[in-house]
Amino acid sequence: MSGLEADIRLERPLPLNVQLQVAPGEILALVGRSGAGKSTLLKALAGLVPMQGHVRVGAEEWTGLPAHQRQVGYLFQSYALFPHLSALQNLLLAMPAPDQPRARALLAAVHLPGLEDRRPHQLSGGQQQRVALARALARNPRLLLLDEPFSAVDRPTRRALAATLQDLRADLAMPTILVSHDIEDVAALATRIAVLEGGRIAQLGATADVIARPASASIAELVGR
Ligand SMILES: Nc1ncnc2c1ncn2[C@@H]1O[C@H](COP(=O)(O)OP(=O)(O)OP(=O)(O)O)[C@@H](O)[C@H]1O
Repeated sequence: MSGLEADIRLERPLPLNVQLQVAPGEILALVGRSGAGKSTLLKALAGLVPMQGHVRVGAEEWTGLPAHQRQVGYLFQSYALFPHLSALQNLLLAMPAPDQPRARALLAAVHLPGLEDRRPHQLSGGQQQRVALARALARNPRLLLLDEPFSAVDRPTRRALAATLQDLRADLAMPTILVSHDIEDVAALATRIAVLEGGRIAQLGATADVIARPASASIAELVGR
């Protein structure tokens, strides 16, 4: 079992009290209103925000480890690409050991062939987002955190990326948390949905169940199609 087991409690920037388990190869969707604390929860798992409780990935105890010692693939809402580096260099820098063929293969897997040498400002927003996804995967992560990974790409590209992510997920067998406001993406990718409300998980269940039987009117609004 190399899944994620986390108990996250913090007061700043907002109170959170969340217990989560994500199995290897599982994609858990984290949904909630804007400002509910979804990004903060991901940052706590990555070691970027101080917290109480614990984070374990498989047999590894991550509690108290600094961010750079956690093997996390993190796609930030803001992408956070290095502006002075090409797409390819952004990936190489994220790798434990630079591997050009693999970096090129990952850029091809997110449908960016031929754009390896462009810097972020020479790419569209959707292309930058795909570089950020490839970079998150380039770390060979033990835990994958995706904060709105498809918000800047069109629907056909979304579908292609979702398929790519499904393939890679099966290969890499890591637990993944997907933050998304798009219920179609959630329905296409996630095995379970966790709804964050008031700093706690208000509902947790199989994707189809939560969509079919939201526990409250506010959750129905969130997961309504
Ligand atoms: N660095 C910060 N300083 C002060 N307040 C912050 C900071 N980061 C987040 N917050 C506050 O914490 C709350 C949770 O923010 P967070 O980004 O985690 O929400 P979110 O659920 O990811 O929202 P969204 O869906 O809009 O991205 C918000 O009210 C936000 O204003």
